[in-house]
Parts: sequence; C-alpha cells; structure tokens
Amino acid sequence: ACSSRVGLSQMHPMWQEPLEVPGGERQSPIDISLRKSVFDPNLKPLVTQYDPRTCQQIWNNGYSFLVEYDDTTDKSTLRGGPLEDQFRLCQFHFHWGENNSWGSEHTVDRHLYPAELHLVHWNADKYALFEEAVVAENGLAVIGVFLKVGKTHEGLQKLVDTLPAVRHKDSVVEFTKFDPSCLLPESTNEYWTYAGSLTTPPLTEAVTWIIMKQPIEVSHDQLAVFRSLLFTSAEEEVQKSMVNNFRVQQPLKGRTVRSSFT
Ligand SMILES: NS(=O)(=O)c1c(F)cccc1F
Ligand SMILES: [Zn+2]
Repeated sequence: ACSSRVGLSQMHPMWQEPLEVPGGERQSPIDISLRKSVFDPNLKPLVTQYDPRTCQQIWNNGYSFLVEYDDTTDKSTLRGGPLEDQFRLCQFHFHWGENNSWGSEHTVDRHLYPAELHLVHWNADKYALFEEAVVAENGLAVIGVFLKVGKTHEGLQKLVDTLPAVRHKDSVVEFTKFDPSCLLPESTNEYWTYAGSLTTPPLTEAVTWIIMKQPIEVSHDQLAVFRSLLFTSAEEEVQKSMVNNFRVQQPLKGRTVRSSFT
C-alpha cells in the first residue's frame, strides 16, 4: 500500500535530486480567490477510472484514516484535466474540524467547509513507486472535494460503518469493493488547479492539486462518526479525539490558480 510509509523520514536514494523540502515557494493548502483565478480553456475534463476491486483496507495512521488501494497495477487511474501523465490512485483520506464551522484545508474566498476529501494519486508514467513520486517534481496529483452538511451520503455510509473498527491509531481493518468515484460530485468538469505540496509531512512540493468546485453533501451524523476517531493508540492513557486534522493555509507566493470554468 502506498501510504503506510508516507511519513518518510529518510529520503530514498534518487536518480533525481529530491525537491527542496518546505519553507518553499509552493506550499499547500491555500485560499482559492475566485477573482484571482484564471480561466484556462486548454484544461481538459478529468478522466478517472477506478476499479473497486483494488480497494484493500482502512488504516488509522494517527492523523486521519486512509482508505488504501492496490497501486501495483494500472487498475485505478486518473488522467486528463491539467495532467500530462497517467496517475495511479493509492489512497484517499479526509480532514475535518471539531464542529461544522471549519475543517477543510483549502478555502474558496475564505469560505471554510466542515471537511475535505483528498484522493491521492502518483505519476506511474514517471515513477515506479509512490515513495519515489512523493519527493519528485510532478510526482503526485491530489483531487480535493469539499464536504458540506446536508443529506446523508449513501455511498459514504459503508465507510462510516467501519470507522469504529479503526478508532485507535495504528488500527487497520479490511475494506474492499469500494468505488471512490461515488465520492466525486456530479460535475467533475468544474475545478481549480495549482502547483502545491503535501499538507502533511514530508510536505514535499510534488503535488498538482485539482480542487472540485462542487462540494458533496454528507449528514451531520456521518461527520460526527469521523470525530469519534482518536489520534491516540489503544495503550495510551489519555485518549484524544481526532479533530482539526488540517494544516494552516500557506502563502500563495505568486502562484496562479487556474479554473476549468468561467
Ligand atoms: N493531505 S495530502 O493529500 O497532501 C497527502 C497526505 F496527507 C498524505 C500523503 C500524500 C498526500 F498527498
Ligand atoms: Zn490530505
């Protein structure tokens, strides 16, 4: 699975120099300013082809819960949009707040959503492993989807029902036959895209971000189950609720956010 080693401490020997690590010029997340984003007519529709049979497990890594996919073949892929290459889905996860007033990492004209979904893909045309791509130029493509409180999301409920099994840090549970395209909004033609970074360590500046304009709706109770997870492992005396697992917004530093729509 691609994300169990995501908190890379040592850099893998690379034929290509690893990128400058953070403090850099292209950190994430950011605020997306509607009036500053630039319509790019050359942006293509996104093409996602996800095979639910590649879904493997859910893992509480002590910061979020990751739904991990088998990324050893080209069965679940992303291409099109701003991308030149084909990317493989390796995991998806969420960021959320302690209440419905905040929780997303990106904002739109400073509007905060209660949560944000990240579908993490790596460039399988250029790299052999996620671990190589995560420290490389043009290594990752992450689709961000905002969550807002509304009607129950039927597709999400299967995931929500398994979360109690991964309540503690380092717990894992088998999770199969889940098609993550059910978590994408109806319209995937409307998105913003910009050059950024991972929002968790190693914070490397390897990510082409693709943020969907249309949020998905989930129920208040579904979000409450996210907040029942814990940052802490079963052994620790003091249990801490897994909430507010988002990074603070980073300076744009002259970057342009492009939009696929006017
Ligand atoms: N939050 S994020 O989407 O930037 C992210 C992670 F949290 C972890 C690994 C890769 C990655 F891309
Ligand atoms: Zn994330």
